[in-house]
Amino acid sequence: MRPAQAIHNWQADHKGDHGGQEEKPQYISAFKALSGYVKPHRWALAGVMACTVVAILSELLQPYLMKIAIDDNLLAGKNDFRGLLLICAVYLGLSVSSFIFAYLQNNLLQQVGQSIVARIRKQLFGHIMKQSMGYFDRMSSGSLITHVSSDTEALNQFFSQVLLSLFRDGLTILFILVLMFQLDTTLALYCLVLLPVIFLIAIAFRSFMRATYQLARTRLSRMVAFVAENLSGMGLVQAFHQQKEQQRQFDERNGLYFRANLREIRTNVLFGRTFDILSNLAIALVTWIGGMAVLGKQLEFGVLYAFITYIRQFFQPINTITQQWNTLQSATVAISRIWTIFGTEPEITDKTEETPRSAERSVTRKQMTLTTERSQGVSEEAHSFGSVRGEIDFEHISFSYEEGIPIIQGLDLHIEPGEMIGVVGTTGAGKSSLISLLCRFYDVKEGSIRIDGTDVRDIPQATLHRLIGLVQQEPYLYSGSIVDNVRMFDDSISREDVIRACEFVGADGIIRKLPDGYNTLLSERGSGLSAGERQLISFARIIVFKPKVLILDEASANLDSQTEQLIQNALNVVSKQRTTIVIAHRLSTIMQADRIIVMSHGEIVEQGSHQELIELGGQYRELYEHSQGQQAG
Ligand SMILES: Nc1ncnc2c1ncn2[C@@H]1O[C@H](COP(=O)(O)OP(=O)(O)OP(=O)(O)O)[C@@H](O)[C@H]1O
Repeated sequence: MRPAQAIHNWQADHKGDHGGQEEKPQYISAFKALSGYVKPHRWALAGVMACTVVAILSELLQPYLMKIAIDDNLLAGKNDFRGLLLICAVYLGLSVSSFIFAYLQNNLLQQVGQSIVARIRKQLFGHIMKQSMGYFDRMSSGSLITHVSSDTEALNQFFSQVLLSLFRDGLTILFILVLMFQLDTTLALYCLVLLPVIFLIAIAFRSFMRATYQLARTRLSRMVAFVAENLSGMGLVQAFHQQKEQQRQFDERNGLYFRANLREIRTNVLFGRTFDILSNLAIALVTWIGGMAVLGKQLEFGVLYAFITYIRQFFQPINTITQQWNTLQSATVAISRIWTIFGTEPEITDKTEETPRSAERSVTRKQMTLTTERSQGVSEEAHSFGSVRGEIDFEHISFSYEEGIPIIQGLDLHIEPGEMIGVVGTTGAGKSSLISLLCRFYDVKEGSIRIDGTDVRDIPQATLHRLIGLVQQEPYLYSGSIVDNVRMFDDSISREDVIRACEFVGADGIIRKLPDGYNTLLSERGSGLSAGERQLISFARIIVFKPKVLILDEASANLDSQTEQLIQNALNVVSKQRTTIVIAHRLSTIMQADRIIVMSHGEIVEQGSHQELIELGGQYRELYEHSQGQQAG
């Protein structure tokens, strides 16, 4: 079964039962889903089985060998030194063989397990990356981190612990039983009497352990989610001096996790010791019954010796297998969580099943001639969308994030190719939402958005996102050098191109002042750079990638006048021959725009040039006078 097929089967088994029930293990479905991944490794697993059998037999034959040495040699009164030496040599050989095959079995199984988990982790990350923005609104990053890290780790434990234990300990129990019956049926039957007791104790502990284990996992994931939340909102925490309060809340969660862990450990120790007592009880029983038989000459001493050794070895695997129950359970829950993610299809999809390359070709055929070759220089025509003009139409669009809470209602806006539009409005007016719709992070509920007459829903997302260049309010910078951040790790763009682009937007001076210049390593939040400087780097990205439409969500943070001027200059050069939409927080940025749109409650309430809007004396004039007042203040 191919993984895709496995996912499909799993989904079929789970129709409609994802929501709210994910903590309940679905063993059969989980293993069906996993079987698709295991199948390609079947030969390696057969090798694991073979190694396991040899390793176990090598270990279990050792007491049997001792029995032979005692009964057939030492107690038989033979002075067969050669025979004794041979037994010792075979004993040693068995120990070495047990070591080698246990090592091989372990390594082989780990290799299979790790490669399956690595593959699932890769697919999981890929699947998460494909999701639409609405998905990330619903899912906290903390829980997604848990899925990619802890849940895949639980899967890893399934292979490295559960599967190993099932193979090794299951077979050990089986072989010991066979050897016991082979040695002495009566004594073996006495031992079997203990089996129901072992079984009952295991069941009782299992449910108790499950509760403590789940409690510890839940408290751990709460703690992880709390840390993730704090890291992403660290700026806010520090700005509001929330460190103490956050520390208190963390301590609380940490304490709860600590106590749950202790409880889990106590339960495990209690369970392990109970098994020890049972094992000793069994040994006492066998010594009593077997000892009587030896004294009555009905049983050989060597058999009794081997029996006692086997009883010791018998309890250990039972203990281990029962301990694996929790890991099995958490792995099953993890599989079901992972497959719930696999089962979530992105809300925003391309209309065709075409690959981005062939899709590009078809869009080219329809309306847009895409010139995809990349040139070495920063010439405007190279790897740009040749004949795309950049005309944008919002046609009577309506949109809401949540049902019943309209954000944009019946909005119409026509933007000419190459026009520069400034968008202003009160906070929450829907400016960013409008841009998100143009980038198709979300789909409109009604109406349509067209670029050169083509509905954005008909343009493959890969093409659309290359057509539109977005400079966000808080541009995201990756962990990597400045060069890599400008060319987005695309090695086909040369370092010289990057430098020229940075010079073009006026970022060069700032970058050269950094300790390692263009090689300066940035962290994910671009620490060391101001919001304005990060925006300048994003502008350089625009120059390098040459989109036909530029969207700038202006940094709302107060920039120093020098950076503000640099951004203004960069905008002037980057917006040339490009349709440009600027969401402005400082009116000075857009005073020169061809047209200014004023938004309020998801509607366009005014539009015109700066001068026209001032003369109109409406909301824009109010905003303008307010901003002038602020500047004067
Ligand atoms: N992901 C989201 N899920 C739910 N509601 C959202 C989401 N993003 C924005 N909103 C809501 O949509 C409305 C419009 O938000 P939007 O960010 O588009 O406004 P804006 O004009 O860009 O505001 P600002 O200038 O403050 O950035 C607001 O009421 C906001 O709370």
